[in-house]
Amino acid sequence: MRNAKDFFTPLAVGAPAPLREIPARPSRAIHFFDPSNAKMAAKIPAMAGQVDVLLGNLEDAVKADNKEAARQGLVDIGRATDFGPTQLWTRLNALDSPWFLDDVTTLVAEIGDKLDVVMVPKVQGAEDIHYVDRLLAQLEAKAGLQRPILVHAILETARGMANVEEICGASPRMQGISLGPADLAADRRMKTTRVGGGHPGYLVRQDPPRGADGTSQIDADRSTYQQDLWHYTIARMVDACAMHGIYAYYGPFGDITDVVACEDQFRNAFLLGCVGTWTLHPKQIEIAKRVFSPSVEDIAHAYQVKEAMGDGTGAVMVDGKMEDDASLKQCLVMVELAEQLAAIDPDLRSAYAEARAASTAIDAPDAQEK
Ligand SMILES: CC(C)(COP(=O)(O)OP(=O)(O)OC[C@H]1O[C@@H](n2cnc3c(N)ncnc32)[C@H](O)[C@@H]1OP(=O)(O)O)[C@@H](O)C(=O)NCCC(=O)NCCSC(=O)C[C@H](O)C(=O)O
Ligand SMILES: [Mg+2]
Repeated sequence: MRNAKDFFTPLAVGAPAPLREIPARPSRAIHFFDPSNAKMAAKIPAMAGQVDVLLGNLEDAVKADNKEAARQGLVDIGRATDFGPTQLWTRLNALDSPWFLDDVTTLVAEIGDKLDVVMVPKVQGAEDIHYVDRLLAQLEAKAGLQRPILVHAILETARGMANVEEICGASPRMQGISLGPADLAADRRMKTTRVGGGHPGYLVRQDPPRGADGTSQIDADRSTYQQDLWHYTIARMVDACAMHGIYAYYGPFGDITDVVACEDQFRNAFLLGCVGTWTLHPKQIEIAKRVFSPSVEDIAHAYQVKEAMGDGTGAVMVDGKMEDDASLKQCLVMVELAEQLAAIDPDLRSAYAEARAASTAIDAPDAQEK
């Protein structure tokens, strides 16, 4: 284990200094594409500026025969595209695969100056991150890069889950963690066959009513309520990320046609503390951007509480509800996110500005008297 002083020392002579804080760049939708798929690849330049993150996927969902074409396709797209405010990420092949080493050496050498984050699948523990950390430092030094490439781990094994806190804290490069529900389900031996989302069999049932003789009527009609298979996992992942100052993400929602359940799953993750999700198909991008942007109503309320709380201490009533230091802190999380999104999204900028103006007008004493 490194001591605290060494933690921010570059791991290779000539490598850029590690960041002391992970930048809070908008990443509501991490949009996956297969760079070896010509139709998809052709759409990517036009998506720059429209989506927060474009991710060239090299791992699962890319056929083994296409792995090298995908790697080269990503190099070509990376070189030729002006990404503007959009980040460029990649998902590398797994550490034990025959492709990982060539993926990372090629990408850092060829487009390391364009790559913001590398996603590492099937991370088991801190040792996996330590390996990637040192290798990236060596490759960055060799390529003469000026800023460190960040690392994002996918939580998709039971061991990774058990070690999630140490994974989050394993390197100053750690940017965040995503849930990988399909691999995690298989590794845990869950009895599902889906990529993310719920399951109708995972439910609780209303208690049976009592008959006149006081006995339970177990055959009576009883409501059932489907439960969220991923609640524990996401909540634990969010805590581990928050503890280490990095970001938590939902992962893939594989039922592309069920946009309603997709939105629900994304919103649960947003409410629990995730900052974004993966999008696998263009139709999921609008859902992710909308769900992972605070609503105008919430932002209006947040500014209202901020205004009413003055120096941030004490308790006040806003719309019949008690607000104090702790609810103000929640409002400030929303305001901070709104301000980051407003910086890149003109529609949100004007909507949030109106919300702010309205809440200031409500709270100004002279406005209330009019
Ligand atoms: C899911 C898909 C295979 C569907 O593709 P397709 O059948 O081609 O869909 P459509 O006909 O509806 O497509 C319409 C047009 O849009 C283009 N398209 C489709 N997907 C994308 C995309 N992601 N980015 C850009 N453009 C896209 C099509 O080419 C069509 O174009 P055109 O014909 O010109 O109109 C496909 O969407 C897909 O492969 N998506 C990515 C899948 C993926 O990345 N999977 C890996 C992540 S999930 C995972 O790995 C599990 C995880 O690790 C875990 O363990 O949980
Ligand atoms: Mg996976």
